[in-house]
Amino acid sequence: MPNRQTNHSGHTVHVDLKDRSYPIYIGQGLLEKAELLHRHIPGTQVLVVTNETVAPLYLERVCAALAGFDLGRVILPDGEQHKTLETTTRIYDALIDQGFNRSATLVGLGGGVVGDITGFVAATYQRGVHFIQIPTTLLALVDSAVGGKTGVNHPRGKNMIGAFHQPRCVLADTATLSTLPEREFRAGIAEIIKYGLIQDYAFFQWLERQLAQVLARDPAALMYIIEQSCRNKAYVVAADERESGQRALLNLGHTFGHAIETATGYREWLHGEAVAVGMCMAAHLSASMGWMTAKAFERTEALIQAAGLPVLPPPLSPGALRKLMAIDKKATGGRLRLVLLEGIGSAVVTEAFDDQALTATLEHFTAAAGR
Ligand SMILES: NC(=O)c1ccc[n+]([C@@H]2O[C@H](COP(=O)([O-])OP(=O)(O)OC[C@H]3O[C@@H](n4cnc5c(N)ncnc54)[C@H](O)[C@@H]3O)[C@@H](O)[C@H]2O)c1
Ligand SMILES: O=C(O)C(=O)C[C@@H](O)[C@H](O)[C@H](O)COP(=O)(O)O
Ligand SMILES: [Zn+2]
Repeated sequence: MPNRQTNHSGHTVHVDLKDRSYPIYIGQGLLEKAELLHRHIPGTQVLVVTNETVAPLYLERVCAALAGFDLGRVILPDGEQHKTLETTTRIYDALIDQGFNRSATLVGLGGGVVGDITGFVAATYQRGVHFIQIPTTLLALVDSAVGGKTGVNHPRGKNMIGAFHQPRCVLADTATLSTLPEREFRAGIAEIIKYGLIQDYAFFQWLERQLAQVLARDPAALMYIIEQSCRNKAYVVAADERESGQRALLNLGHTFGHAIETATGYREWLHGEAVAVGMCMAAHLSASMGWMTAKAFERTEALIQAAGLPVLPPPLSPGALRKLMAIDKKATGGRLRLVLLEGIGSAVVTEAFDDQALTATLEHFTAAAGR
């Protein structure tokens, strides 16, 4: 796992990608630490992108830290349904209107939606400009701000349009979590549990023991889960930046989850909620084929439920879910590839699952959800 260093009031986790390596600064009150940002901005032009919910909370603080730069700002509408190509045009328009060139830096200030959109524009504006992530949701702090996956949704599939484009740094200010609504906070816990399930059994056990502290947003517990999650993600990304293999493990629950998000029009279900159900389905399928024990499935479902996350899908038919799952980006040669579990802390990316067992899992969950 990457080294940890302390060079400000918090901790730093490094994403090791040779000439594109970058730090994730984690700590309380980092939005005010202008020097952390300045050292990662090579030119004079900076465009901060955020949304209408985050802007009144944190935009002025970030702009104050960027005083002295040729500064622009774009405020997007809030919501997953706006993670579209249409929304990106607002940012391209602002960049062109303000005469921003290839030395510009885009700063994404917000949750995963703002981060994914801003990163995609940074990857494509004039074939690529600099990019900094300032995550403000738990999910973004532990997952989406790290690793360089950027993109937008298509009505027929999640993240169907995108690019890999790494940020120059991630400024993870844990103080931003003080304003995060409870439902959004819990959605972030889904991606945290994911790290335990795919490769970090000790972390999973810690979460089982300390969940109450996490839900109470105890500062030490928050610092621990964010750092441990970033270390887990940085480790996988450093080994396989462009998902030619191992990185797909980070997709546990996502083939099911993305199908739920698409089926519900990117409106009713939060990404973390859909992934939570998807991980239950992946664990159920794994247990039904004897790849892991029934007890391990029960522990998985119990932790997800204890985190206040859903364990059943919305009322959809098994056939509808299966059809939407087929568009998944991991599929090759028309055959679905899934991330499945061989136990808690051990995942595989495989197409060698039993199709009838998958059908039975989809039928089990959709029937339990009331269809
Ligand atoms: N690129 C990746 O590797 C990656 C990883 C995981 C998820 N994602 C993507 O991330 C998105 C989900 O991200 P998310 O869960 O952060 O959702 P989000 O970006 O929609 O943010 C959730 C809500 O919280 C609000 N918000 C943000 N920060 C706040 C704060 N500090 N206080 C109060 N409100 C705040 C937002 O305005 C929004 O209403 C999905 O599109 C998903 O596909 C990407
Ligand atoms: O970083 C990754 O790799 C991930 O898969 C992290 C996921 O949590 C995230 O939701 C990601 O956006 C999914 O990517 P996709 O390629 O399945 O669209
Ligand atoms: Zn995800």
